[in-house]
Amino acid sequence: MTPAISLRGATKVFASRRAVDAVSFEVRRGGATALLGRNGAGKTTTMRLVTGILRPDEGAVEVLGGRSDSVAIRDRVGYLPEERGLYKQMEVVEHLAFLGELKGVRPRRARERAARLLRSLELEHAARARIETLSKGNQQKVQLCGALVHDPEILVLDEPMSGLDPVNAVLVKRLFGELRAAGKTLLLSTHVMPLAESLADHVVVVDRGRVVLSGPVGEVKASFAGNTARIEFDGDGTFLLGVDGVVSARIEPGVAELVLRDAGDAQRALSAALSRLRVRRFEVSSPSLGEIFSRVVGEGAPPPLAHRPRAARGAALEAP
Ligand SMILES: Nc1ncnc2c1ncn2[C@@H]1O[C@H](COP(=O)(O)OP(=O)(O)OP(=O)(O)O)[C@@H](O)[C@H]1O
Repeated sequence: MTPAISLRGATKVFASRRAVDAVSFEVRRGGATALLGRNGAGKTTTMRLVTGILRPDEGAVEVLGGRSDSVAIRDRVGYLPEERGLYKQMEVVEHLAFLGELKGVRPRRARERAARLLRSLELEHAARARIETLSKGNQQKVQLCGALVHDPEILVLDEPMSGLDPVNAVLVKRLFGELRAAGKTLLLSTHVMPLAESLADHVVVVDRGRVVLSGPVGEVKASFAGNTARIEFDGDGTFLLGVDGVVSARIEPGVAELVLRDAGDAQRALSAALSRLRVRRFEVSSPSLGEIFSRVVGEGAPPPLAHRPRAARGAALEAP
């Protein structure tokens, strides 16, 4: 079956800046991929290529096997942009019904869907409110309803949690879980790493327009496993930072988290700890997606061109 989304060498240049530079990845139908990257890394531009708002200068972008800018394909995609695109004078339900009708949904059906979505995000009380009177977070929820009102197969969500309080974030996350269970395909960008970790099955990390890491979430994590050791101890553990093979460490009273050069350094770290501390617990663990993100694109990470390929099972740290 053709993938839901396919980018092959997709490149977008603004003036002389390669905002998206030879990006390739696929999202299978029913899959959920988190597109991660620092500010300005190229996530929004990638999503605009996927939604057909932009055409690539080089390479190919296909959605459901067709051109991403064809009307027939665009009607099957729901896009939540990062910036607001609401008709602020309109009533919430009128606005949503209008968006649904633009995508070919019959008026009555569009209203029913709008009402159901508003209910699922606990916004039914605002159905008759003018959009401009809503708070920022509630406008974000209306915008999300607008992306879903035509019941698209593919959802492209740019920073969907932006402006949401923790209660609303839970509601939205629940809705995404329901959409996944219903077989929808998700491509989302987010800086909320726990969301990416819990919702996505694949991850694509971009840096300065290029893919620097991609693969199934479990395999990406496994490829970094063994590189993190957590030690609980009695004594002064500050010396652990100086142990050969320890790249960086977060050391607090009684607990240290060490980032190791490679898995083989865990034994040396344990021996060093045992020689000077009373070790209560030692654990070699998988880092979280957030820790992996920091290591791959954080301060001190090598620039994309300096990366060497380091594939571990399905996960690939990309080389140029
Ligand atoms: N229309 C445009 N004209 C010129 N430069 C642009 C345009 N759109 C994006 N860029 C540039 O392309 C680069 C990638 O921008 P993009 O918005 O895709 O990043 P992002 O990863 O979505 O960032 P953020 O997390 O801050 O939203 C940035 O340097 C940005 O300034």
